[in-house]
Amino acid sequence: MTLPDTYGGGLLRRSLAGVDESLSPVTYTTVISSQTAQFAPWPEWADPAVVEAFRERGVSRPWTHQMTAADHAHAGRHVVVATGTASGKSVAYQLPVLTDLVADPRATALYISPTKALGADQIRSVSALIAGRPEFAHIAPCSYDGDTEPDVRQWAREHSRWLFTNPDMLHLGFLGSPGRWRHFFRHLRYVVVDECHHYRGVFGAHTALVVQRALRMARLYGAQPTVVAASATAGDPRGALSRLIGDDCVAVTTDGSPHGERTVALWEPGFTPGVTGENGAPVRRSAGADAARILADLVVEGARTLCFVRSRRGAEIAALSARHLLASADPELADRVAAYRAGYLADDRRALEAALSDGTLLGVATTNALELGVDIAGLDAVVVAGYPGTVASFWQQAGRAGRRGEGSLVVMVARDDPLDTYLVHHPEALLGRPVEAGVFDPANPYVLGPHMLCAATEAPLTEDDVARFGADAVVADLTGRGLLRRRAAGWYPAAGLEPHADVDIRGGIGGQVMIVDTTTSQLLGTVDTGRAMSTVHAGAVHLHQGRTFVVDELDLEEGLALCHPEEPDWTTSARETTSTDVTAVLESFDAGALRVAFVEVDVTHQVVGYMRTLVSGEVLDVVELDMPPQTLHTRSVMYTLTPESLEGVGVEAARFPGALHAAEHAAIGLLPLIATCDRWDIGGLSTNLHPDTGLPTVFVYDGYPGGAGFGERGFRAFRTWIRATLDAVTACRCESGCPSCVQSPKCGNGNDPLDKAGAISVLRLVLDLAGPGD
Ligand SMILES: Nc1ncnc2c1ncn2[C@@H]1O[C@H](COP(=O)(O)OP(=O)(O)OP(=O)(O)O)[C@@H](O)[C@H]1O
Repeated sequence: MTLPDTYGGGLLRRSLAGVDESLSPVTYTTVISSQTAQFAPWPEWADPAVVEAFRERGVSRPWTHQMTAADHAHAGRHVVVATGTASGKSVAYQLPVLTDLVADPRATALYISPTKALGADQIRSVSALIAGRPEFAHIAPCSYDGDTEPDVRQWAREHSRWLFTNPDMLHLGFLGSPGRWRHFFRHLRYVVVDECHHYRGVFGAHTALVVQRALRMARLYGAQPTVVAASATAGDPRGALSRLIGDDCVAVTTDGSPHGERTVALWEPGFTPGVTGENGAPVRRSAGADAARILADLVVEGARTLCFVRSRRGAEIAALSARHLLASADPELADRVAAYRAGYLADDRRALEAALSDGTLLGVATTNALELGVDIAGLDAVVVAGYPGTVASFWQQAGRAGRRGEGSLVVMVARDDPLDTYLVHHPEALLGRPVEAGVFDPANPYVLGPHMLCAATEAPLTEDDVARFGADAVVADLTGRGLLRRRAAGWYPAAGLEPHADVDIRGGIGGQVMIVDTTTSQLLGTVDTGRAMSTVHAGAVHLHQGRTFVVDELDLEEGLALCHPEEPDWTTSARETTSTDVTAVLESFDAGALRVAFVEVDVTHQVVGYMRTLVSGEVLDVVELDMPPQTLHTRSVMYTLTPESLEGVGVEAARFPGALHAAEHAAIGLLPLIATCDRWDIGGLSTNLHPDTGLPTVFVYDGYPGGAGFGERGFRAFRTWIRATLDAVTACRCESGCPSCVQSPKCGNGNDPLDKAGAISVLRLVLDLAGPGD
């Protein structure tokens, strides 16, 4: 492949020096041409002191998207600005918020971000902007989250007019005692929702309901706040924000910020000779190993490089390997490579930003901790080791490359996974218009129910409220169960009800198991009871923010998984048996021998053991476990085919199980392409004869009670999804199935049986029958 004649192409050429052309891991390159800045004037409504403050901070002429979004916000229209990394999205909300807080000395604003670290960065930026200017002194921006000391909280409630929080604290701290916040809500002028593409799945549904409850309180006290949201470039930002806030909005997506020429390369590591994985499948070199080598090569070239790795341990290993590779070439260079991971404090981040900016450091291997809230945009190269899960995240990471106006290189190294394989062979899916949609479903009764109880304790629910939340059935059910009482004015909570503490915004739905490090008694996190058995059973290797733990005991009655820190050389995956009952067909379509449906299902799982796999991909052993069965009521996309149609494409009955199973695995691997979920958020089941359908059937279901919207998205974009799945499986060069196509790291049956050729026939048949276009 001829490499582009650009700065980035030159860097890539040196990284490939000595590699035989026929063995080149590079599957694609492209050059994104540079763009000059598109400026817009400061609007007339902008407060001159605010404009002056921006000018002093280097923002002398705003870009078009900043002012278009700011205009909408100032005019009271909810708006989402979805533009590239470091395109100055903060200016789009800081300008209207500060202007209006100056104009109306009682007005207040709320800033919400998915992480505390990002909130802290933003508060720093606002504080720096207004520092030393008496006209802004009364704004007193302040954070209000889990880390805020009680005395500071009280001060913030009484004095701050711009509070920075997260969905968890908005739910508990603000809405848990709304009376204390009466003044704040009454004068609430703006709600800023930063990085709103992060709100997806169950977390997205919870956040949507928390934000909508906050907007309801503000309306109740007479305010009409405007929502200004910032998002990375994503599929449908307008739809996503509208669903999040329960109201229509406008989207600003044309980016007016300047950027230099960017060379993007897709890289697929080759197979490792002599190493075999599960069922004798071939194993590729790891993305981390290739990324570390590229990092070292780029550092030798003097290129300032950030290498994004998926786990903390992976980041440490990548930095170590790069240093090791450099040590023999130039020991001085080895010292200019470091690792960075979540958990570092804001000051460490600042130090790192400074070291990268002034060139003290040349290479940094990092987890996605550096994806958000860092002001590093001046890098020569970014290496992304493993697709980060969403196109939006990919661009957040890739966007760190490119000093304004200068060339840069972005390399995406594929992991051994069907989605990564698909992307390095279908660059348009990664680099073209995103097809993924941020999926979440605030109407899920398991999420909506508890939030309606909270809302009713905040202020009685009116008929109007219930209609706005789409909660008629849920409220009727809560009333029937005696948790809500119907009175003339609306619905009131039953006496003594304190529902807030029972809602865990991050924890999914239903009961929770707490994961505790017994050596420090630290709570590492929680996992849904429904998923605990397959993820934190005794012996399971558990990753927490990149650190590794091994579970000693799972106590379901106490809701505890006890573990200790350990870094074994293996990972674990549960073995389980699964069955499904279709309880309702919500929607369906028939296309000859094919039937596709969106259904409600009861999925019954039983974990029977777990497999230990070495980092190289080699299987160590299978350990047996004795666990009780569990049933999940959820939603699923499913399809059936007639046996005749399968036989008609050369798949005889004996091959049905392997072909359907392989097709199901690949489809699970590709669903995140169209629905922003993790393959761990969904499950699947395939059978050659399902009792409810009487036919060969494949299910892909949401791994949460009531569903999370992923299966539904699979139903709506069925053809796009299946086409991508077929392409991924056919593109993989392995002979009979590997983790890059039809093997799944979470298969409950040890990836057996799997028939790759059969899967190709099944998927092609499904696609032929379904016809073009969704
Ligand atoms: N119009 C402008 N002219 C020059 N510099 C600007 C302009 N607008 C913003 N900047 C600078 O660009 C940098 C990035 O801004 P900001 O952090 O707001 O971007 P962002 O889009 O929020 O980034 P991220 O993608 O990380 O969320 C900041 O240093 C900011 O001062």
